[in-house]
Amino acid sequence: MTTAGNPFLSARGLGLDYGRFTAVGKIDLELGTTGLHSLIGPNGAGKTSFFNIVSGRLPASRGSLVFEGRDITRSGAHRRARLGMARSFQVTSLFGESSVLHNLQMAAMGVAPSRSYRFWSNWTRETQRLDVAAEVLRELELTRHAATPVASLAHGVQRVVEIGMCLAARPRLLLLDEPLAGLGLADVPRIAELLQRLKARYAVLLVEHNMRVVMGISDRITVMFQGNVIAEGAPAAIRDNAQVRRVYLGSQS
Ligand SMILES: Nc1ncnc2c1ncn2[C@@H]1O[C@H](COP(=O)(O)OP(=O)(O)OP(=O)(O)O)[C@@H](O)[C@H]1O
Repeated sequence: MTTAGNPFLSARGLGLDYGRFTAVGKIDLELGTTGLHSLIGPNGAGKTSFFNIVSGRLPASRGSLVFEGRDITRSGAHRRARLGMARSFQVTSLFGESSVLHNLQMAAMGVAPSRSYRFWSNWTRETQRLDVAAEVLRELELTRHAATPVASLAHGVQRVVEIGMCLAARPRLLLLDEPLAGLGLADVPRIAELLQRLKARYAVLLVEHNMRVVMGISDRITVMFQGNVIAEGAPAAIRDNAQVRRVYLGSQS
């Protein structure tokens, strides 16, 4: 997961204002081609706002974002998705009455390369859609749920399908916004173990409040507070950082 010389994703001075309020100051952050980088910080620190400018949901107010050597600072969310960035879906964006396989096929529709000859284009797209969905089923060990309507799955399995919807777009960078939120205690280890596996194949940027899991699975952690980075490092260094401790203790009082 080296970033030496040529980072996979590089944010430089990236920031966001809502009117006159600065939600994200100037953030520098680099990701390698694999590995899990977590973004943590107390409520209101600016994590979701930062995610929104990385995914292209909101335009940055300042700074630059480079993905695989391409400046995407001004690119919209669709272009970023085509280039290989995927943001996690919420369960509400799944078709609840449709099967897991059908949902994954829908998500895979965006991956076919454009072809000059329409007939072959359609044929290729259909075939690829089926192949990719089947691959994702295997990758996430969802094959036995393939025909099950999403709405009737247990909550923890629905969360796996949400992550599968990201993977069906065949991205290389996953932006996962609180994938453990709302899960029962019994489901947390399953998703944590899945994230642990995914980071070997993808670059993962994670926003998550579950500190035990973040400390256990992250390669690096960036800590935000009031729109700025106050620490970045390996989990052990972050755990021992006095300023980070102060910020978290302060936010609980
Ligand atoms: N659309 C908006 N307009 C104005 N201010 C906003 C808007 N969205 C967020 N904010 C403010 O920007 C700051 C950062 O919010 P953001 O949601 O990015 O923080 P966060 O770290 O993701 O918080 P949480 O952990 O609670 O989700 C907060 O002060 C928030 O109130």
